[in-house]
Amino acid sequence: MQQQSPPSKKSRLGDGESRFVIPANNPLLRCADLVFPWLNPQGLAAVSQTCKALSLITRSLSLRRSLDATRCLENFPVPFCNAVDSQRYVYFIYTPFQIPASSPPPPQWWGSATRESDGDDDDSTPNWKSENVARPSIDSVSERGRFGVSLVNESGERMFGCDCRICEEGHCQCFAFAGTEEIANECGSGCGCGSDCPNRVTQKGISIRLKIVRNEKKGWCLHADQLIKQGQFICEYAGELLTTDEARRRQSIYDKLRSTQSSFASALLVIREHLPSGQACLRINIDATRIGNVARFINHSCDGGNLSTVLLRSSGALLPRLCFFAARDIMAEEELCFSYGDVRVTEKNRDGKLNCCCGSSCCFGTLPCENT
Ligand SMILES: C[S@@+](CC[C@H](N)C(=O)[O-])C[C@H]1O[C@@H](n2cnc3c(N)ncnc32)[C@H](O)[C@@H]1O
Repeated sequence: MQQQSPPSKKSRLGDGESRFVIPANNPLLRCADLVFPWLNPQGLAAVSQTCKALSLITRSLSLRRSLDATRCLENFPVPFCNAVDSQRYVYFIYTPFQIPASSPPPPQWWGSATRESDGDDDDSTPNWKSENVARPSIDSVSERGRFGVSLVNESGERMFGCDCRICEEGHCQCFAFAGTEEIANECGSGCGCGSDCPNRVTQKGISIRLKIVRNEKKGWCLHADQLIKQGQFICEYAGELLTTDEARRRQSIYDKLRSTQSSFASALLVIREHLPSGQACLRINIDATRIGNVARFINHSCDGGNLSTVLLRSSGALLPRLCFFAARDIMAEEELCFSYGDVRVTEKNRDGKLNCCCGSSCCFGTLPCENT
């Protein structure tokens, strides 16, 4: 596991560039600042060729993008830190929760230079809560319940969820023991309790400081940027929910892309929930490659890493969510990893498999493979 510290901003960008502020009296630049945040990196590269002023805006916008992968959609910004090469950020559409598959991905605003005056003199650090350009407003609790149902019986009583005033273990039925640490329940859209319910830990967004660090061998990696205590919630694996046919179709496209572009990394996760008999009963395909959250940067470790995964059901939700918790105390700067699975390659099917660089003493040499 390699750790790197973020490059100094001044070493990557001139001081003037990081402090670039759109002059209020220049309509062209104002207009650019409204339009450019909707562009992808190819679009930005094209407009940056047109003139010096626009080139300066696009570079400033790239810097701002690199300061927060979450596009202001989480409680804290999650910066990209790269001391390895010139790539500043990864372009993907951010969603804090799982969403239905979308084709093509929706456009999303990211990285304007326009700011409200907030009395903060340090222009190199955007105040992500106060940027005054329209952006998706997300009430994480209600949005996370969007696949929820609230069923009532003939007498109008709830069939799922609770009606507690304060949800407490031993009283609230949503704390019901699932029989395994890998499966758990929370209150949700089917419950009468509100968004401040203490039994909705994973529905309040990311509440710890994280950063995305570039590594020569593994590409981008999610790191802790503070001490994380054992058992603390880190994030869920958010992305597009796919049918199995669509997951197979995309996986074959990703395999082809990987064979032609060595830097391409896909983030398609298949979760199988098993019956006690061991037979698969529910399969969930989440693709965070084009639309996802910071979990798409979590790499594999053959020793299981420092994260535990929990399949978490919120009362009333149709599908469970895969949530990551700290398996032990995790120090600031440590990389966050988990095991992608146990299916191993043999000498016969080794072709095309990725080399594992997890660095653990029990490293198998290749990444686990998924038979989609
Ligand atoms: C979910 S993504 C993780 C983020 C990825 N590193 C990136 O740059 O976007 C999965 C991909 O990361 C890379 N990866 C993950 N774990 C790795 C490991 N232990 N060794 C080498 N590459 C790894 C592989 O390319 C894999 O397909």
